[in-house]
Amino acid sequence: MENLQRALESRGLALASIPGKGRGLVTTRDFVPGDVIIFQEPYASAPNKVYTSSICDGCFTSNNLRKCSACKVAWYCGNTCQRSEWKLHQLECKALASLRDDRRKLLTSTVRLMVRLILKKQLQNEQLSCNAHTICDDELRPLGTGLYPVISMINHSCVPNSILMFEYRMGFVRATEPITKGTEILISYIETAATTATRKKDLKQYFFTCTCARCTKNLHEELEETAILEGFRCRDNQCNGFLILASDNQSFTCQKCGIFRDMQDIEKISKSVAWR
Ligand SMILES: C[S@@+](CC[C@H](N)C(=O)[O-])C[C@H]1O[C@@H](n2cnc3c(N)ncnc32)[C@H](O)[C@@H]1O
Repeated sequence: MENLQRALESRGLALASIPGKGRGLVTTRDFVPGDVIIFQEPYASAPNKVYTSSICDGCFTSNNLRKCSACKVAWYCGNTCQRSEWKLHQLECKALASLRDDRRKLLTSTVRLMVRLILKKQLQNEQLSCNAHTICDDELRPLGTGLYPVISMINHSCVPNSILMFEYRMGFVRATEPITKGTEILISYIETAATTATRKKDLKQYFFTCTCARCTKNLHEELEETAILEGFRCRDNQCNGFLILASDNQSFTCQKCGIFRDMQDIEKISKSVAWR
């Protein structure tokens, strides 16, 4: 823990207890947009395509891959990655090689990640608790899953001040706005371009209620955001226009057929969207 505090300190960060959220990371200096706040290799990771892999186990690139001839599950782009992964892979390799072909084909990324985590903990005799992150490429296509112990201490907000990105397996947290000293680092665990109802649904898997500025908006502000993000469909007489907030700020008007909808109508539409 002391080592972690020192490492965080050198990056202008500190671990803090955040009311209602448990631990969190706060800044001990200012950051500007684009600054890398923290970067980390995963403690353990597994590519998405386990059996018919097109990703190197070591660096997550997809060039010049060769399969491990013993287990036929792990793929490597060259000797460097194969060597760097060998200490861990030699343990899982035996287990994977002993699997029947049909069983091996059923292996998922999550199962492999769990096996690797247990083996790594045995190797290093370490205590570890952290959440898994989906590793994505530049176009947000999921490549695999990884465990990033320090990045895992960052709490969620639907109005985040930072973003988690990946370069192959390396996770980077970058500031997306000016962050002053003493501010909590916040990333979004979910797609932020979604309505409050959708975000709440997406956050259920994390077992907490977000109390950020967007999640605590009043009904009127929430409906306005929903209309902008998902655009309530007019559907009046088969009109396929969208209902947009009218200038009186009280009702919505269809941008195509011009029909007015009052707040009660909109509330009904909003509820039917949320229940779908
Ligand atoms: C990746 S961990 C973040 C670090 C965590 N706070 C800790 O103490 O280890 C995710 C967990 O933190 C808590 N958390 C994250 N963001 C939160 C928020 N905005 N409000 C309340 N709890 C939050 C939830 O318990 C969530 O399951």
